[in-house]
Amino acid sequence: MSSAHLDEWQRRSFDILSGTYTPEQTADAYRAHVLSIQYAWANAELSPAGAASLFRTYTERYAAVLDSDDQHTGLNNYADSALHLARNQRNHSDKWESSLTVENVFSLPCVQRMMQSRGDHSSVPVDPADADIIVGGEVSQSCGKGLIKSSAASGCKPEHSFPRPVHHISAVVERTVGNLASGAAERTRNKDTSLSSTINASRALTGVTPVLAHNPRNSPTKPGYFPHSSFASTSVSSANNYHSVFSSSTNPSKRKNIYSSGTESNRTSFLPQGSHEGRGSAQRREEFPGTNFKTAREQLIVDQQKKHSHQIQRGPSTPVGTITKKSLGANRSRGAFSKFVSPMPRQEEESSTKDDPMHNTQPLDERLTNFEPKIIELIMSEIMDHGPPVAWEDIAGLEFAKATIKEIVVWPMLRPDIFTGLRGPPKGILLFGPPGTGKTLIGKCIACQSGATFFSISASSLTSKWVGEGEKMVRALFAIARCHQPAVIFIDEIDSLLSQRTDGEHDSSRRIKTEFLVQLDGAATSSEDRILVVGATNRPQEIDEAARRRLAKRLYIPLPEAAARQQIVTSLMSREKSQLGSDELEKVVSGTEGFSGADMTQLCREAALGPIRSIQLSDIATITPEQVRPILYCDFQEALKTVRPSVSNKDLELYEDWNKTFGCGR
Ligand SMILES: Nc1ncnc2c1ncn2[C@@H]1O[C@H](COP(=O)(O)OP(=O)(O)OP(=O)(O)O)[C@@H](O)[C@H]1O
Ligand SMILES: [Mg+2]
Repeated sequence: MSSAHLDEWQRRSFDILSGTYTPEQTADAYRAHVLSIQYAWANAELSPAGAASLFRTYTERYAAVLDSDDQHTGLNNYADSALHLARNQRNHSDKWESSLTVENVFSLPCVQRMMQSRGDHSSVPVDPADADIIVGGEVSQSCGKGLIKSSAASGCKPEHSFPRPVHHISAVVERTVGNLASGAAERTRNKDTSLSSTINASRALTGVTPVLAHNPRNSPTKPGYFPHSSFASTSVSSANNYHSVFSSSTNPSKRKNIYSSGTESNRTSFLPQGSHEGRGSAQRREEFPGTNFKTAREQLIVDQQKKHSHQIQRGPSTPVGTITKKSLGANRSRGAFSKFVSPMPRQEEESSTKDDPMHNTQPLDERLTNFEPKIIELIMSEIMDHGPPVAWEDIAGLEFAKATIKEIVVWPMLRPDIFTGLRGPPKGILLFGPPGTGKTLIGKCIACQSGATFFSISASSLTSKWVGEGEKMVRALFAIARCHQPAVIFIDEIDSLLSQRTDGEHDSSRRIKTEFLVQLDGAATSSEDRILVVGATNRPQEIDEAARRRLAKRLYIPLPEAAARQQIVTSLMSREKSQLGSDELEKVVSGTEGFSGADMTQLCREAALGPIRSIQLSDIATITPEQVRPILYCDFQEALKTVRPSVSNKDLELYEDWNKTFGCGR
């Protein structure tokens, strides 16, 4: 090298080694090295062997800098160029448009030759080169007219020009052209044009003449039989293909690959499925053994076809020659390999649909759409009460309470137009009093007599082990009640739901309480809502003060007075065989001071067992009901020895006090 070049070389080498160069500068320096070597070699300053050695060394170094993906030392040129290539690459989602039309297909020489040789059954000229169509470009002038001329000149009508093949191929035409150029499908009704366009369409894709069809009507249908028609013997390679395809129809795994014409019942055609793509490529390779290269897409198609044929082998096979109605593919929105979606609902889907409460219980109201169907169903099915009817007369005594309840519950429900404004009923009633005095009985009576939708719920049904479920239940309850107005929500033992909120209590029960109070008298409640909450408790002192305020009418349900006790005994004895004189009855009533309604019922039950106890044990098995003696006063005397009042005087004082403080009674 000249000294100038050597100096330059040394300077660049020093700079490269110094480590101060960026990858771009290093690459430039190596490129300059390579140029210097070339220059020196051209000027015979270097021996060819030395130049070659240096050239190889520095070219490799240069390439290493270009292609290295290390961001400190390389330029990652490989990835860049790959990305660049990818950016310009067309992919499968790009719409492919064929320039093939029914008209211009006749301009192809192979079609011309085939048409000219229509009368000659010995052979059909086939030349793969003829099939070259410039895809995306314009094919020369339409030759549709030329065909007609040619046909006319030969004196053959188009319908008879290709007696059998036309029939066989028409199905292929419909499919292939339908796939290739959707607009052309309609035009391919003409059988002559169908023939031509099919051949060329297939050629355009596969490079070979399409395999022609076998007509079972004109030849034996024995599988594997190769018909000696002129069309069948198109060429050796085509014949081989034909034969192999046709023979393969004996194999159940390939039967799905056989297409049959669906346009006319008297013709049947066979063609391998997907011939225009996967199979076409395979054929091309068979014909041109040098080209073993398969694109990834071709490989995918081959794999898919293999997989597909395996699946078919296991499934039921289509009988050979079965005529099936076939879509032209125009309506197919999914790809060939997309998942099949049955138009019929599957069995499990159907059953799950049936089981799904969403499908069974359509929310009646849009206000319920926010709630889970499960919760709605729970409230609807478990909470609405349909017990035995209870009349007001069945409740002994408690006249004031009954009158007040009728005033608050029954009449406003019957005449909501009168009970408006200040006359509007309160949103809540609290029935409190000692146990067994008829609070629950009143609830049942309201359910029967008010004409309102009656929800009888227990506190436990509103609580749930799942956090948040309890509030949802309360919300859902009121939402459903709002949809079924007028409604009465009866909550027995309401103290357990609305007890005093303490610091130590569980957070979830506190939230349920809050939700209940909000629903009872909060922003969520409108004054027009005709929802009445009736709570019953024998522990009124435990009720939260906020709840107490909302249950505006607090009615004391006391122990039954003498008249009420007498009514209970009379009512119960009227259903039994009894002989109780009025003075005896009075003695019973006076002897049961402090008894609750439940205690009175218990006393009567006990007395009713007296006649049975008087029967000898030996007779108990044989005695008839009529032979059992009636209930007498002595039975009550005996019963009074065992039945005691369940409410103590001390407890009564508490109720009296609470009634005086918070009650609404006189
Ligand atoms: N006033 C009444 N008239 C008729 N029967 C009554 C009366 N009070 C109570 N009874 C009888 O007692 C039974 C129990 O009454 P109920 O269940 O209504 O009591 P309660 O007030 O709800 O008690 P608790 O506070 O313990 O729940 C009733 O089934 C009924 O037979
Ligand atoms: Mg009760």
